[in-house]
Amino acid sequence: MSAPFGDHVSIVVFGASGDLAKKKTFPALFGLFRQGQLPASVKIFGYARSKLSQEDFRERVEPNFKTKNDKDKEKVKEFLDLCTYHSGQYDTDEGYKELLKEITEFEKSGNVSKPERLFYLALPPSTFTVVALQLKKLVYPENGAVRLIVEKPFGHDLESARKLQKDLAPLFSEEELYRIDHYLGKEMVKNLLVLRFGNQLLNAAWNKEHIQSIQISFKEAFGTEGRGGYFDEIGIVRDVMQNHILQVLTLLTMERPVSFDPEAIRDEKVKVLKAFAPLNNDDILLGQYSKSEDGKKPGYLDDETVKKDSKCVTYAAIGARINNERWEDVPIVMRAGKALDESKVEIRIQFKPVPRGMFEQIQSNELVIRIQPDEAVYMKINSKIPGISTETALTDLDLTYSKRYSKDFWIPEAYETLIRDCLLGNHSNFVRDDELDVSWQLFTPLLNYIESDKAPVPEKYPYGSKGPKGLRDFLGKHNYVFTDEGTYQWPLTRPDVKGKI
Ligand SMILES: NC(=O)C1=CN([C@@H]2O[C@H](COP(=O)(O)OP(=O)(O)OC[C@H]3O[C@@H](n4cnc5c(N)ncnc54)[C@H](OP(=O)(O)O)[C@@H]3O)[C@@H](O)[C@H]2O)C=CC1
Ligand SMILES: O=C1O[C@H](COP(=O)(O)O)[C@@H](O)[C@H](O)[C@H]1O
Repeated sequence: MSAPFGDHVSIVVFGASGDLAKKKTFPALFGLFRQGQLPASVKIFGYARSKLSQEDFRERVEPNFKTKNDKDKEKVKEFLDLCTYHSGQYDTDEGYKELLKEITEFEKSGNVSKPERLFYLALPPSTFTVVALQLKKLVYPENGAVRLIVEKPFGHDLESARKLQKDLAPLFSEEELYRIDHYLGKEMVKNLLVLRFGNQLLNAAWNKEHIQSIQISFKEAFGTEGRGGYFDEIGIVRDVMQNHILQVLTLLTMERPVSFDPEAIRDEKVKVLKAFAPLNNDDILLGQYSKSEDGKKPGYLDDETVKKDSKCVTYAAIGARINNERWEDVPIVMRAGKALDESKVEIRIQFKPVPRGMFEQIQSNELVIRIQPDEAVYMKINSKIPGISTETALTDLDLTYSKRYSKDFWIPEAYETLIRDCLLGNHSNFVRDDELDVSWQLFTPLLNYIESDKAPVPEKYPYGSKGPKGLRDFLGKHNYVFTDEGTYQWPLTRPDVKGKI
């Protein structure tokens, strides 16, 4: 773990005119400021080519700041006074020299002898290397400390990811680099280590002897509207699976790290990634959304920025296996889709059935970890139906955050968590170079297949539906057993629940 930054820090956001800066980076910086989590003396420099006045810039970012009361609203003004916008090119020296002048003035004002600078690249990856080069040449303090946050995508495949890594490595050390995968900053994802390793009940059952199937599911109720041009080159597998879902899966399946030390955690993540069997081209289900059934929502191909005959995958379910002692033969399904019936990200762990004999038929336990919305952990368990009935029915042990924790808890947004971690020098929730490499080794052959002529044509599913029709069978083939209808009522169980002794 690197030493935390002190109380006089310069933060520079490159690509400050862009979408991410507006929707996530500046709102996260504001959120940290509001909560008193930024260094006592901080200045935030926005940098991009667009010629924006200070006023234009502020009007751009401010609407996304979250405020609950008048006190927070006052904080907005205080925060914006810490921010300045600078227009400059990415590939020439002039803008960087001006930026350095401003940074140096700020540091002088605080009598800083060892400058601490955080650079955030909220930029398209095509610009990462040139900006990193210029930063190293012109704004890198020889006698201070630097942290560089880079955004996904880290490459398009194994080759390009390695090239990017090769270009960045001579400029910024691995200790200085913070590769963001914002799923690692989500509250429930951060809770996985505690849930798994802090509860002997789960810890003891977390293996092939007890677990029948694992599923990670990412659903979005909106399509690629407005982002089709970008998405067409990417597809759902690159967009969320090779990164977000795989990150969640590694935390879910890795061995116990010796400590919370970032390298101890990341070592275990890499180990389990290396134990994954190659992804099987035949163990996939691909989809692309079409118009909604009522015709109101557009199909993927209706987007003018998308190729008319595009086979881009907007839904994928992919089977995975881990060839190690803990997980051999346990089916794992990663699934993700756009334009579905709901927005939800969750993990489902289904346990093996209990021995027969006492029970004619009884359902299996299932642990559900809902990452969003409304974080929750609930375990479906069998219990006797209350009252004179002797039948059993599925019910649950339920930890839904909104019911259990008061609203007074500040649950940071993912980007707030990650920027704070970076300021603290904590790499635990950032992607390490070798981790990235193994994840691309795993996904690149499958992506090459999906994007080749040999791949199956993605099955159409209507916008707003549950996804391709083949999904139920696909999950069934991966040992997922659907709950018998009427035997699990949620959130309230009524006496008409069907029992199953
Ligand atoms: N937007 C989002 O929600 C998310 C984005 N990301 C990642 O964050 C990064 C930034 O994303 P986002 O803000 O959406 O991107 P934008 O397309 O909005 O780009 C950000 C800024 O970069 C500059 N820029 C854009 N294209 C180029 C180019 N070809 N050459 C040089 N500069 C360019 C523009 O600023 P100017 O012209 O003023 O210099 C633009 O305002 C990307 O890597 C993206 O994948 C990750 C997760 C979510
Ligand atoms: O990285 C991305 O993630 C978002 C989903 O993030 P969430 O925090 O809103 O769940 C996804 O919409 C986008 O396509 C992808 O690029």
